[in-house]
Amino acid sequence: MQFYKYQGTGNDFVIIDDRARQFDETDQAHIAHLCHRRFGIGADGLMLLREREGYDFEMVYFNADGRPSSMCGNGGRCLVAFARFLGVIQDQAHFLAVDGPHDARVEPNGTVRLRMIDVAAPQETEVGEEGDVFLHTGSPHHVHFLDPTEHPNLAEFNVFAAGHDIRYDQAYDPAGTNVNFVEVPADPALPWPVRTYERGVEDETFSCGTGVTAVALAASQRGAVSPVRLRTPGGELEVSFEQRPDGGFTNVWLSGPAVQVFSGEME
Ligand SMILES: N[C@H](CCC[C@H](N)C(=O)O)C(=O)O
Repeated sequence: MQFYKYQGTGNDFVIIDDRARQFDETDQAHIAHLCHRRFGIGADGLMLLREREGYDFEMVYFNADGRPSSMCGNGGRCLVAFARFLGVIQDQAHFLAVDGPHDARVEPNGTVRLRMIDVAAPQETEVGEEGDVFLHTGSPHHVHFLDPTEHPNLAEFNVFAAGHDIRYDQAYDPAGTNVNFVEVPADPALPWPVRTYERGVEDETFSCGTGVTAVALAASQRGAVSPVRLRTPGGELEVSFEQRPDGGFTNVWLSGPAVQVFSGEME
């Protein structure tokens, strides 16, 4: 089986051209094996590119645990780059994902811009600390802004421990959530540092597309203005949006790099 390895700001994926529909998407153990960092190819997730009437292609996404997942923003951007590599699209895409239709475009410098679903206003959450919010950007996201007096440096924060506790808090049962930790910059026009604990990877990832989207929208309540720059351990992403009268968000776009790292064959 031919596979391709892509990464978008360090969030990495195994991608398979499954237009022939040969891949068994029900084999969770096989998908988890392909994503395993020691015994497999290694990735945060696996994606199938399939054909779908009325769309350029369909995106089918699995977390590293082998289970089907909600929307993956970095994955969607990488799949658009892959579709262009295959010649399935030129510089524009209209594809179907688990959360519905998406438009995307590839800029001349290779940046991939992905339109996300419209997002409801951030909701207060009983989990975590005062001021934490929850948003659904195609995937569920808890957002915590660090208190600079307690944690002045996001780089030293224990994302795994704090993220794990929130991800498994019974208030988020049964589906759980992804968890984002944010450092508030001195000037909201500067990049907002973000680190994310991802559900289904059950660890911190180098970046999370639906996660930085949630952070940018939540940060708009703290002075951030579209387009918002987010700095992740894997690189910089940008989120642009328009606020709706009801406090929700529309015309939400996630932009950043999407790179083919290698390809290969595996049984
Ligand atoms: N782990 C996420 C899905 C992938 C999200 C992330 N990789 C992104 O770029 O949006 C979840 O289970 O909701």
